[in-house]
Amino acid sequence: MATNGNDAKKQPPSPSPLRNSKFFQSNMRILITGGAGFIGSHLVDRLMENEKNEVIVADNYFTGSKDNLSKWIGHPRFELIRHDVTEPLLIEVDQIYHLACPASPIFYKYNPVKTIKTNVIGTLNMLGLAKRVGARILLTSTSEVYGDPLEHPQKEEYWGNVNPIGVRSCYDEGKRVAETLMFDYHRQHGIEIRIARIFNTYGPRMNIDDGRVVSNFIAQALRGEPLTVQLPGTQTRSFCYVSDMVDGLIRLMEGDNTGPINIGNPGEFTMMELAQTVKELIDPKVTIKEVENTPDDPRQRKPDISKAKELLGWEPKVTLRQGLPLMEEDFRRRLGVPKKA
Ligand SMILES: NC(=O)c1ccc[n+]([C@@H]2O[C@H](COP(=O)([O-])OP(=O)(O)OC[C@H]3O[C@@H](n4cnc5c(N)ncnc54)[C@H](O)[C@@H]3O)[C@@H](O)[C@H]2O)c1
Ligand SMILES: O=c1ccn([C@@H]2O[C@H](COP(=O)(O)OP(=O)(O)O[C@H]3OC[C@@H](O)[C@H](O)[C@H]3O)[C@@H](O)[C@H]2O)c(=O)[nH]1
Repeated sequence: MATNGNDAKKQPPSPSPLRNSKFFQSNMRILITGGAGFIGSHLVDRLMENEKNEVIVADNYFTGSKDNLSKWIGHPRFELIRHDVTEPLLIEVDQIYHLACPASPIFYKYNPVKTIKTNVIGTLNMLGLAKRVGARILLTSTSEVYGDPLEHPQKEEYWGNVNPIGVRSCYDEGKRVAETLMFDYHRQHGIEIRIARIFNTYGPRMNIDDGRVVSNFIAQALRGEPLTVQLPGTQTRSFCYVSDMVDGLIRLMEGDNTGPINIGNPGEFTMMELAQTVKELIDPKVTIKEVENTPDDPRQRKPDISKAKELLGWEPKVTLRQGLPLMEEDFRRRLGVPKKA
Protein backbone atom coordinates (compact mmCIF):
# COMPACT_ATOMS: atom_id res chain seq x y z
CA MET A 1 0.00 0.00 0.00
CA ALA A 2 1.26 3.47 -0.79
CA THR A 3 2.31 5.41 2.31
CA ASN A 4 0.71 8.66 3.19
CA GLY A 5 3.38 11.22 2.34
CA ASN A 6 1.93 13.78 4.74
CA ASP A 7 1.81 11.60 7.82
CA ALA A 8 3.52 13.79 10.46
CA LYS A 9 3.46 10.96 13.03
CA LYS A 10 5.66 8.64 10.98
CA GLN A 11 8.56 7.21 13.01
CA PRO A 12 12.14 8.02 12.03
CA PRO A 13 14.13 5.18 10.38
CA SER A 14 16.19 3.06 12.79
CA PRO A 15 19.84 4.00 13.32
CA SER A 16 22.65 2.38 11.40
CA PRO A 17 23.07 -1.38 12.11
CA LEU A 18 26.79 -0.64 12.53
CA ARG A 19 25.86 0.66 15.99
CA ASN A 20 25.82 -2.99 17.06
CA SER A 21 29.04 -3.96 15.31
CA LYS A 22 31.61 -6.01 17.23
CA PHE A 23 34.30 -3.52 16.21
CA PHE A 24 35.06 -0.40 18.26
CA GLN A 25 32.50 2.31 17.73
CA SER A 26 32.54 5.79 19.18
CA ASN A 27 29.28 6.67 20.91
CA MET A 28 28.47 9.28 18.31
CA ARG A 29 29.71 9.51 14.74
CA ILE A 30 29.23 13.04 13.47
CA LEU A 31 29.49 14.34 9.91
CA ILE A 32 30.19 18.05 9.39
CA THR A 33 29.79 19.20 5.80
CA GLY A 34 31.68 22.44 5.21
CA GLY A 35 33.78 21.59 8.28
CA ALA A 36 36.95 23.08 6.77
CA GLY A 37 35.33 26.53 6.75
CA PHE A 38 35.13 29.24 9.37
CA ILE A 39 32.21 28.14 11.59
CA GLY A 40 32.63 24.46 10.68
CA SER A 41 36.23 24.24 11.91
CA HIS A 42 35.32 25.82 15.27
CA LEU A 43 32.48 23.30 15.54
CA VAL A 44 34.97 20.48 14.85
CA ASP A 45 37.22 21.76 17.66
CA ARG A 46 34.32 21.78 20.13
CA LEU A 47 32.96 18.35 19.14
CA MET A 48 36.43 16.75 19.21
CA GLU A 49 36.79 17.79 22.88
CA ASN A 50 34.33 15.01 23.70
CA GLU A 51 36.20 11.70 23.60
CA LYS A 52 33.01 9.86 22.77
CA ASN A 53 32.66 11.68 19.45
CA GLU A 54 34.14 10.67 16.13
CA VAL A 55 34.11 13.55 13.64
CA ILE A 56 34.09 13.28 9.85
CA VAL A 57 34.45 16.41 7.72
CA ALA A 58 33.35 16.50 4.08
CA ASP A 59 34.45 19.64 2.23
CA ASN A 60 35.37 20.65 -1.33
CA TYR A 61 37.68 23.46 -0.08
CA PHE A 62 35.94 26.14 -2.16
CA THR A 63 36.17 28.66 0.70
CA GLY A 64 37.52 26.37 3.42
CA SER A 65 41.02 25.07 4.04
CA LYS A 66 42.81 22.07 5.53
CA ASP A 67 44.83 24.61 7.56
CA ASN A 68 41.73 25.21 9.70
CA LEU A 69 41.79 21.53 10.70
CA SER A 70 45.55 20.92 10.80
CA LYS A 71 45.58 20.07 14.50
CA TRP A 72 43.16 17.16 13.95
CA ILE A 73 44.64 15.60 10.81
CA GLY A 74 45.93 12.15 11.79
CA HIS A 75 43.85 11.99 15.00
CA PRO A 76 42.23 8.53 15.38
CA ARG A 77 38.76 10.02 15.98
CA PHE A 78 38.97 12.43 13.02
CA GLU A 79 38.55 11.95 9.27
CA LEU A 80 38.71 14.46 6.43
CA ILE A 81 37.14 13.73 3.05
CA ARG A 82 37.47 15.90 -0.06
CA HIS A 83 33.89 15.75 -1.20
CA ASP A 84 31.43 18.01 -2.98
CA VAL A 85 27.97 17.73 -1.42
CA THR A 86 26.33 18.07 -4.83
CA GLU A 87 27.42 14.41 -5.23
CA PRO A 88 25.92 11.65 -3.04
CA LEU A 89 27.91 10.54 0.01
CA LEU A 90 27.59 6.99 1.33
CA ILE A 91 28.86 6.73 4.90
CA GLU A 92 27.44 5.68 8.29
CA VAL A 93 26.84 8.48 10.78
CA ASP A 94 24.52 9.35 13.68
CA GLN A 95 24.39 13.14 13.28
CA ILE A 96 24.94 15.50 10.36
CA TYR A 97 25.76 19.19 10.74
CA HIS A 98 25.15 20.42 7.20
CA LEU A 99 27.11 23.66 6.73
CA ALA A 100 28.56 23.23 3.23
CA CYS A 101 27.84 26.42 1.26
CA PRO A 102 29.89 29.53 0.52
CA ALA A 103 28.73 32.21 2.97
CA SER A 104 30.39 35.45 1.94
CA PRO A 105 28.35 37.35 -0.67
CA ILE A 106 31.36 37.75 -3.00
CA PHE A 107 31.91 33.97 -2.97
CA TYR A 108 28.28 32.89 -3.22
CA LYS A 109 27.72 35.31 -6.13
CA TYR A 110 30.90 34.14 -7.92
CA ASN A 111 29.20 31.03 -9.32
CA PRO A 112 25.50 31.45 -8.49
CA VAL A 113 24.39 28.28 -10.27
CA LYS A 114 26.84 26.27 -8.20
CA THR A 115 25.57 28.03 -5.04
CA ILE A 116 22.01 26.93 -5.83
CA LYS A 117 23.17 23.40 -6.60
CA THR A 118 25.03 23.30 -3.29
CA ASN A 119 21.96 24.46 -1.37
CA VAL A 120 19.38 22.36 -3.19
CA ILE A 121 21.13 19.22 -4.49
CA GLY A 122 23.61 19.29 -1.61
CA THR A 123 20.82 19.42 0.99
CA LEU A 124 18.85 16.71 -0.88
CA ASN A 125 21.92 14.47 -0.82
CA MET A 126 22.49 15.02 2.89
CA LEU A 127 18.80 14.38 3.64
CA GLY A 128 19.04 11.19 1.58
CA LEU A 129 22.01 10.16 3.69
CA ALA A 130 20.13 11.03 6.91
CA LYS A 131 17.19 8.93 5.73
CA ARG A 132 19.32 5.93 4.78
CA VAL A 133 21.20 5.76 8.09
CA GLY A 134 18.58 7.28 10.44
CA ALA A 135 20.77 10.25 11.35
CA ARG A 136 19.59 13.54 12.84
CA ILE A 137 20.44 16.46 10.53
CA LEU A 138 20.98 20.15 11.31
CA LEU A 139 20.94 22.75 8.53
CA THR A 140 22.76 26.06 8.95
CA SER A 141 20.22 28.35 7.34
CA THR A 142 20.54 32.09 7.49
CA SER A 143 19.04 35.43 8.42
CA GLU A 144 19.08 36.04 4.65
CA VAL A 145 15.84 34.02 4.42
CA TYR A 146 14.25 37.23 5.79
CA GLY A 147 15.69 39.18 2.80
CA ASP A 148 15.39 42.95 3.23
CA PRO A 149 13.10 42.57 6.25
CA LEU A 150 9.99 44.67 6.69
CA GLU A 151 9.69 43.51 10.31
CA HIS A 152 12.29 44.44 12.88
CA PRO A 153 13.70 42.66 14.81
CA GLN A 154 13.13 39.40 12.92
CA LYS A 155 11.13 36.62 14.56
CA GLU A 156 11.08 33.08 13.18
CA GLU A 157 7.41 33.49 12.19
CA TYR A 158 8.28 36.27 9.71
CA TRP A 159 8.17 34.91 6.13
CA GLY A 160 10.62 37.42 4.74
CA ASN A 161 10.98 39.85 1.88
CA VAL A 162 13.27 38.20 -0.66
CA ASN A 163 13.90 39.16 -4.27
CA PRO A 164 13.55 35.84 -6.15
CA ILE A 165 15.53 36.97 -9.22
CA GLY A 166 18.27 39.15 -7.77
CA VAL A 167 22.00 38.57 -7.48
CA ARG A 168 21.66 37.37 -3.86
CA SER A 169 18.80 34.97 -4.67
CA CYS A 170 21.08 31.99 -5.36
CA TYR A 171 21.91 32.07 -1.65
CA ASP A 172 18.70 33.44 -0.09
CA GLU A 173 16.29 31.37 -2.14
CA GLY A 174 18.70 28.42 -2.09
CA LYS A 175 18.56 28.39 1.72
CA ARG A 176 14.77 28.83 1.67
CA VAL A 177 14.44 25.74 -0.55
CA ALA A 178 16.88 23.91 1.71
CA GLU A 179 14.58 24.68 4.68
CA THR A 180 11.59 23.44 2.67
CA LEU A 181 13.39 20.20 1.84
CA MET A 182 14.25 19.69 5.50
CA PHE A 183 10.59 20.01 6.55
CA ASP A 184 9.32 17.85 3.66
CA TYR A 185 11.74 15.04 4.57
CA HIS A 186 10.67 15.43 8.20
CA ARG A 187 6.95 15.23 7.40
CA GLN A 188 7.22 12.63 4.64
CA HIS A 189 9.98 10.37 5.94
CA GLY A 190 10.14 11.10 9.68
CA ILE A 191 13.72 12.41 9.51
CA GLU A 192 14.86 14.19 12.68
CA ILE A 193 15.68 17.74 11.58
CA ARG A 194 17.08 20.90 13.18
CA ILE A 195 17.21 24.30 11.45
CA ALA A 196 19.38 27.17 12.72
CA ARG A 197 18.90 30.61 11.18
CA ILE A 198 22.34 32.07 11.71
CA PHE A 199 22.88 35.84 11.87
CA ASN A 200 26.23 37.46 10.94
CA THR A 201 28.99 35.59 12.73
CA TYR A 202 32.64 36.63 13.05
CA GLY A 203 35.83 35.48 14.72
CA PRO A 204 39.31 34.03 14.23
CA ARG A 205 39.93 31.93 11.09
CA MET A 206 37.67 33.95 8.79
CA ASN A 207 39.41 34.17 5.42
CA ILE A 208 41.45 37.39 5.41
CA ASP A 209 40.08 38.35 2.00
CA ASP A 210 36.69 36.79 2.68
CA GLY A 211 34.88 40.01 1.71
CA ARG A 212 32.55 40.10 4.72
CA VAL A 213 32.43 43.32 6.62
CA VAL A 214 34.19 42.44 9.91
CA SER A 215 37.09 40.64 8.22
CA ASN A 216 37.39 43.45 5.65
CA PHE A 217 37.54 46.21 8.26
CA ILE A 218 40.04 44.39 10.50
CA ALA A 219 42.34 43.47 7.58
CA GLN A 220 42.09 47.01 6.19
CA ALA A 221 42.89 48.60 9.57
CA LEU A 222 45.92 46.33 10.06
CA ARG A 223 47.18 47.05 6.54
CA GLY A 224 46.73 50.79 7.10
CA GLU A 225 44.16 50.98 4.28
CA PRO A 226 40.89 52.97 4.40
CA LEU A 227 37.88 51.10 5.82
CA THR A 228 35.41 50.64 2.96
CA VAL A 229 31.94 51.49 4.26
CA GLN A 230 29.37 50.62 1.61
CA LEU A 231 26.69 53.29 1.22
CA PRO A 232 24.58 54.46 2.90
CA GLY A 233 26.48 53.19 5.99
CA THR A 234 23.27 53.37 8.05
CA GLN A 235 22.40 49.74 7.21
CA THR A 236 22.57 47.58 10.33
CA ARG A 237 23.82 44.10 11.24
CA SER A 238 24.02 42.14 14.50
CA PHE A 239 27.32 40.32 15.04
CA CYS A 240 27.70 37.05 16.92
CA TYR A 241 31.09 35.76 18.11
CA VAL A 242 31.88 32.29 16.78
CA SER A 243 32.18 30.50 20.16
CA ASP A 244 28.64 31.61 21.04
CA MET A 245 27.43 30.39 17.63
CA VAL A 246 28.99 26.95 18.06
CA ASP A 247 27.39 26.68 21.50
CA GLY A 248 23.97 27.51 20.04
CA LEU A 249 24.33 25.00 17.19
CA ILE A 250 25.25 22.16 19.54
CA ARG A 251 22.37 22.98 21.90
CA LEU A 252 19.97 22.97 18.97
CA MET A 253 21.28 19.63 17.69
CA GLU A 254 21.07 18.03 21.16
CA GLY A 255 17.65 19.47 22.05
CA ASP A 256 14.11 18.46 21.10
CA ASN A 257 13.11 21.36 18.85
CA THR A 258 13.20 21.24 15.07
CA GLY A 259 13.42 25.02 14.73
CA PRO A 260 13.80 27.12 12.72
CA ILE A 261 15.48 29.02 15.54
CA ASN A 262 17.36 32.31 15.18
CA ILE A 263 20.90 32.09 16.51
CA GLY A 264 22.65 35.44 16.63
CA ASN A 265 23.61 38.34 18.84
CA PRO A 266 20.89 41.00 19.07
CA GLY A 267 23.41 43.85 19.55
CA GLU A 268 22.71 45.98 16.45
CA PHE A 269 25.23 48.33 14.77
CA THR A 270 25.26 50.49 11.65
CA MET A 271 28.19 49.78 9.32
CA MET A 272 29.50 53.29 10.06
CA GLU A 273 29.43 52.49 13.80
CA LEU A 274 31.27 49.23 13.15
CA ALA A 275 33.94 51.08 11.15
CA GLN A 276 34.35 53.65 13.95
CA THR A 277 34.68 50.87 16.53
CA VAL A 278 37.34 49.00 14.51
CA LYS A 279 39.20 52.27 13.90
CA GLU A 280 39.18 53.13 17.60
CA LEU A 281 40.30 49.62 18.65
CA ILE A 282 43.00 49.01 16.04
CA ASP A 283 44.29 52.27 14.61
CA PRO A 284 42.67 55.70 15.13
CA LYS A 285 44.72 57.01 12.17
CA VAL A 286 43.00 54.89 9.49
CA THR A 287 40.46 56.67 7.34
CA ILE A 288 36.95 55.67 6.35
CA LYS A 289 36.06 55.60 2.64
CA GLU A 290 32.46 55.49 1.47
CA VAL A 291 32.01 53.15 -1.52
CA GLU A 292 29.12 51.97 -3.71
CA ASN A 293 26.92 49.22 -2.30
CA THR A 294 25.80 46.04 -4.06
CA PRO A 295 22.17 45.34 -5.15
CA ASP A 296 19.56 44.16 -2.63
CA ASP A 297 21.74 44.74 0.42
CA PRO A 298 19.39 44.33 3.44
CA ARG A 299 18.90 47.66 5.23
CA GLN A 300 18.44 46.30 8.74
CA ARG A 301 18.95 43.02 10.54
CA LYS A 302 18.58 42.00 14.17
CA PRO A 303 17.46 38.65 15.55
CA ASP A 304 14.67 38.19 18.03
CA ILE A 305 16.24 35.41 20.11
CA SER A 306 13.33 34.76 22.51
CA LYS A 307 12.96 31.23 21.11
CA ALA A 308 16.64 30.39 21.50
CA LYS A 309 16.51 31.65 25.09
CA GLU A 310 13.36 29.78 25.97
CA LEU A 311 13.84 26.52 24.04
CA LEU A 312 17.62 26.12 24.08
CA GLY A 313 18.52 28.09 27.22
CA TRP A 314 20.97 29.92 24.96
CA GLU A 315 22.03 33.51 24.62
CA PRO A 316 25.30 35.04 23.40
CA LYS A 317 27.95 35.94 25.99
CA VAL A 318 30.61 37.76 23.95
CA THR A 319 29.98 41.41 23.05
CA LEU A 320 31.35 42.99 19.87
CA ARG A 321 33.92 44.94 21.89
CA GLN A 322 35.12 41.72 23.51
CA GLY A 323 35.13 39.69 20.29
CA LEU A 324 36.86 42.13 17.93
CA PRO A 325 40.22 42.09 19.81
CA LEU A 326 40.25 38.26 19.70
CA MET A 327 39.83 38.40 15.94
CA GLU A 328 42.41 41.20 15.68
CA GLU A 329 44.97 38.97 17.43
CA ASP A 330 44.40 36.13 14.94
CA PHE A 331 44.55 38.49 11.92
CA ARG A 332 47.76 40.13 13.23
CA ARG A 333 49.40 36.71 13.46
CA ARG A 334 48.30 35.66 9.98
CA LEU A 335 49.15 39.00 8.34
CA GLY A 336 52.45 39.28 10.24
CA VAL A 337 51.56 42.65 11.81
CA PRO A 338 52.58 42.53 15.51
CA LYS A 339 50.97 44.93 17.99
CA LYS A 340 53.18 47.92 18.79
CA ALA A 341 54.32 47.95 22.44
N1 LIG B 1 29.21 33.22 9.01
C1 LIG B 1 28.02 33.75 8.90
O1 LIG B 1 27.85 34.93 9.22
C2 LIG B 1 26.83 32.94 8.48
C3 LIG B 1 25.57 33.53 8.56
C4 LIG B 1 24.46 32.78 8.18
C5 LIG B 1 24.61 31.46 7.75
N2 LIG B 1 25.85 30.93 7.68
C6 LIG B 1 25.96 29.55 7.19
O2 LIG B 1 26.89 28.81 7.96
C7 LIG B 1 27.61 27.90 7.13
C8 LIG B 1 29.11 28.10 7.30
O3 LIG B 1 29.45 29.42 7.00
P1 LIG B 1 30.93 29.98 7.19
O4 LIG B 1 30.82 31.39 7.60
O5 LIG B 1 31.73 29.04 8.01
O6 LIG B 1 31.45 29.97 5.69
P2 LIG B 1 32.73 29.36 5.00
O7 LIG B 1 32.71 29.82 3.58
O8 LIG B 1 33.95 29.64 5.81
O9 LIG B 1 32.45 27.78 5.08
C9 LIG B 1 31.71 27.07 4.15
C10 LIG B 1 32.41 25.74 3.89
O10 LIG B 1 31.64 24.97 2.97
C11 LIG B 1 32.51 24.43 1.98
N3 LIG B 1 31.73 24.19 0.76
C12 LIG B 1 31.14 25.11 -0.05
N4 LIG B 1 30.50 24.50 -1.06
C13 LIG B 1 30.66 23.16 -0.87
C14 LIG B 1 30.24 22.02 -1.58
N5 LIG B 1 29.51 22.10 -2.71
N6 LIG B 1 30.60 20.79 -1.12
C15 LIG B 1 31.34 20.68 0.01
N7 LIG B 1 31.78 21.73 0.72
C16 LIG B 1 31.43 22.96 0.28
C17 LIG B 1 33.60 25.47 1.82
O11 LIG B 1 34.78 24.98 1.22
C18 LIG B 1 33.80 25.90 3.27
O12 LIG B 1 34.73 25.07 3.94
C19 LIG B 1 27.09 28.13 5.71
O13 LIG B 1 26.08 27.19 5.44
C20 LIG B 1 26.49 29.51 5.77
O14 LIG B 1 25.46 29.68 4.83
C21 LIG B 1 26.97 31.64 8.02
O1 LIG C 1 33.79 46.15 3.00
C1 LIG C 1 32.58 46.08 3.29
C2 LIG C 1 31.82 44.90 3.22
C3 LIG C 1 30.48 44.95 3.56
N1 LIG C 1 29.91 46.11 3.97
C4 LIG C 1 28.50 46.15 4.39
O2 LIG C 1 28.41 45.35 5.55
C5 LIG C 1 27.13 44.74 5.61
C6 LIG C 1 27.33 43.25 5.87
O3 LIG C 1 27.88 42.65 4.72
P1 LIG C 1 28.55 41.20 4.73
O4 LIG C 1 29.10 40.98 3.37
O5 LIG C 1 29.49 41.07 5.87
O6 LIG C 1 27.37 40.20 5.05
P2 LIG C 1 25.77 40.19 4.80
O7 LIG C 1 25.12 40.66 6.05
O8 LIG C 1 25.45 40.90 3.55
O9 LIG C 1 25.53 38.64 4.62
C7 LIG C 1 25.90 37.81 5.72
O10 LIG C 1 24.80 37.54 6.52
C8 LIG C 1 24.04 36.42 6.35
C9 LIG C 1 24.84 35.21 6.02
O11 LIG C 1 24.03 34.16 5.62
C10 LIG C 1 25.85 35.45 4.99
O12 LIG C 1 26.58 34.27 4.87
C11 LIG C 1 26.70 36.58 5.40
O13 LIG C 1 27.71 36.84 4.50
C12 LIG C 1 26.42 45.08 4.31
O14 LIG C 1 25.51 46.10 4.55
C13 LIG C 1 27.52 45.56 3.39
O15 LIG C 1 27.04 46.55 2.51
C14 LIG C 1 30.67 47.27 4.06
O16 LIG C 1 30.17 48.33 4.45
N2 LIG C 1 31.98 47.22 3.70
